Amino acid sequence: MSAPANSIEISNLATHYGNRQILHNVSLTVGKGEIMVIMGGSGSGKTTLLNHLLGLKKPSSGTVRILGHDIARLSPIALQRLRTRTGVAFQSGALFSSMSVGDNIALPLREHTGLDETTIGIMTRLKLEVVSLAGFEHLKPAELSGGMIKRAALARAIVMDPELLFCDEPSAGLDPVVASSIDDLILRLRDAMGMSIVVVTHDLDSTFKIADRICVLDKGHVLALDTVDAIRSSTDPRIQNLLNRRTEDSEPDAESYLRRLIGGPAHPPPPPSPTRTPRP
Ligand SMILES: Nc1ncnc2c1ncn2[C@@H]1O[C@H](COP(=O)(O)OP(=O)(O)OP(=O)(O)O)[C@@H](O)[C@H]1O
Repeated sequence: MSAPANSIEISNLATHYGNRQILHNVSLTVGKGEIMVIMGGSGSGKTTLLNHLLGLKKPSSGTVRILGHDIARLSPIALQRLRTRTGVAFQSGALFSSMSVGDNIALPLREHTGLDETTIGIMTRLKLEVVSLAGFEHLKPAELSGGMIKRAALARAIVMDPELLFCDEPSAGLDPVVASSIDDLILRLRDAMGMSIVVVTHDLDSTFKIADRICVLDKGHVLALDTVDAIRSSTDPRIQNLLNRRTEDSEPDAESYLRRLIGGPAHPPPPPSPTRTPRP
């Protein structure tokens, strides 16, 4: 069978939680070596879409093809095999706290390959070098900074040299300088290893820096699927709202924040108008 042209092909995906439809007619491709960023407001369906890509949720209708395979049709063993060709860096890092950083990173190699310990050690240290954590393999996750945890999670996600990498909020909770270094790392991984990468993020700076294309979700619909330049210059007010949210977020209104804390209304009631007569 010839290799598929795209790493991901989603076609008319619909999904529900109970009776509630969450994703509507989502279609999307991710090409080989492409970085696709999925963004959207809270509750727009980003995590649900990621769960489909990871084979954790079955479509109500439509198909999700990963590296040429319709994942809803794969047997558990075939799905497991496919997962060894993909890597996931979870938002929290999802490192095992009782294991050293080195053992966390080596885990997929120990679970899915028959490699000897010397080779596993070499491969683990190589990936630690890639993410600039060489020499930290003996530390426990609790001894790492937030940025180091994200790097360790990325090292574990790429230790099997995946063709496809998923990153869930890779820069969440990091200061801008550290977040930017994670962006650089993601770009380096794509350039050095040629992998396709899907990033779910709220971070606009990061999105504009790393994305080849952006998929904007809005209430479970694909609102836009385009290049960074096209999204930035979009005149769609819903996209502009999303892009301008950063300004609103970074300039909190002290008065309404205080009102929220004391349980008052979000906005003060309008002053009584002298010209308006109350209705009977
Ligand atoms: N396990 C679940 N059961 C029922 N409803 C769910 C479940 N998970 C998510 N939802 C609903 O699906 C919708 C989309 O949620 P999802 O977590 O995919 O959004 P999101 O874009 O990732 O949001 P956020 O950015 O806040 O994480 C939301 O309305 C949410 O309430």
